[in-house]
Amino acid sequence: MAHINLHPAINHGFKPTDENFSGGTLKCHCARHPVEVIVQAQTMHNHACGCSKCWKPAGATFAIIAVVPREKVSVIANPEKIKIVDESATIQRHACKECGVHMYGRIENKDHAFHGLDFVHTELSEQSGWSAPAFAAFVSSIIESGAPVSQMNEVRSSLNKLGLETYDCLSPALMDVLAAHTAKQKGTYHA
Ligand SMILES: N[C@@H](CCC(=O)N[C@@H](CS)C(=O)NCC(=O)O)C(=O)O
Ligand SMILES: [Zn+2]
Ligand SMILES: [Zn+2]
Repeated sequence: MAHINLHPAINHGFKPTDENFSGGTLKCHCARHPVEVIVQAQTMHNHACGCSKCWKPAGATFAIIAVVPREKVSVIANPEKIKIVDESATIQRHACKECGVHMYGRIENKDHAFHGLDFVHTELSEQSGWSAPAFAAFVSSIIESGAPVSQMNEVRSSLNKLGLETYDCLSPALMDVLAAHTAKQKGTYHA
């Protein structure tokens, strides 16, 4: 059986995080007048996402996505080409109108646990040293985009072989952050 294209940035393994790395520039796929976004910090919580909303390069089963403080993210070229994919989504994904690449995702809801963090695809940068992916999220969701159910064992074991634990929502640590945030809002939080 042909090997599953998880994502070109992880199919053949990936480099560890460079602890001295401090950011780079993301470029969309347009050959002319690409949208450029500067990220002036190392990313955090990089992971593979199987959900149907995150942008994936052609043929890839997963997106690779990380977060960075929103004040570290600025559009530096061709901002007029950016549109918000779905205004009503929690994460407002800012994409290039021409090539469709997602440049950054932003949460405007101040009550959300992840407010203040933008979502970025560091594969769009020529620099290396970005935080390495650490887990795979929303793995079962790839079925919604057409992955055969019969392939799921192979998908999960390929991710595990790369050192990535697989989850069908976010990682336990991030789910705990979300639940703790909800507990604080409800007044039931205990440290
Ligand atoms: N099964 C759904 C899951 C979608 C989903 O919940 N995605 C997560 C991970 S990116 C999320 O936080 N979405 C918020 C949003 O898209 O605004 C799908 O594949 O579309
Ligand atoms: Zn583009
Ligand atoms: Zn996603």
